[in-house]
Amino acid sequence: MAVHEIHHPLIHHKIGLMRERGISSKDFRELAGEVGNLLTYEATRELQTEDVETTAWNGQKIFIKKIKGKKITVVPILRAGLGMLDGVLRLIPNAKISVVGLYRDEETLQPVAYFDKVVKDASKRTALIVDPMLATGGTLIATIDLLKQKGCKQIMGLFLVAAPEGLQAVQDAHPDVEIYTAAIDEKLNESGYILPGLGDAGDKIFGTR
Ligand SMILES: O=P(O)(O)OC[C@H]1O[C@H](OP(=O)(O)OP(=O)(O)O)[C@H](O)[C@@H]1O
Ligand SMILES: O=c1cc[nH]c(=O)[nH]1
Ligand SMILES: [Mg+2]
Repeated sequence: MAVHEIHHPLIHHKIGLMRERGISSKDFRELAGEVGNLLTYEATRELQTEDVETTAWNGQKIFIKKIKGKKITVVPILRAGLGMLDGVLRLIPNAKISVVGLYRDEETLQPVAYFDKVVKDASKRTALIVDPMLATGGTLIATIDLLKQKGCKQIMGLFLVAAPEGLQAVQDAHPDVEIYTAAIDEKLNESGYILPGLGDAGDKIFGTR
């Protein structure tokens, strides 16, 4: 598994704002979408293009570059992943969306799956998982297990903040998956929250804290 921690002044600035105590749901949600957008730009850097002939404005025949190869299905993990979805789709508006629902049991920290609706042609698409937080890694591992059962062969994940413990767990379980994150933080606390982290991203995005 390759882990890409994306260093960019805009990402550092926006993640910094998201860490501030007392941030409003509106601001947190907007920033989650914006960083999701910037991570998408980085994660799609390796997409292949092909030269396609077309007619230019003046009638001249020219070659333009078009994205080729496998199409994408974006996979937001409910709930918090929805906060990044708009930003991701702004760059890849034709992507199909496969929604999965998992929450982390507060006592055991184990993921509990409660919903999935994955596109039928998942085996022909690159899956781009989006979730703000990668903490113990349990939710991501369960999501990747599910996507592989549905036939996905190429899987990437976008996260605002990841913990080293979770990255290691995902690497051990699924070494073939590419992870893009805006920040790798220090550690998990005893309740499984990332430090310094963002707090509970889902509650902040939905205003349920
Ligand atoms: O790496 P893990 O230890 O599994 O934790 C990460 C998961 O926890 C959060 O979701 P949460 O369970 O809070 O659900 P929510 O999005 O509905 O708030 C987060 O959005 C991830 O999905
Ligand atoms: O720090 C964390 C860990 C899991 N889920 C969150 O929303 N935040
Ligand atoms: Mg939550």
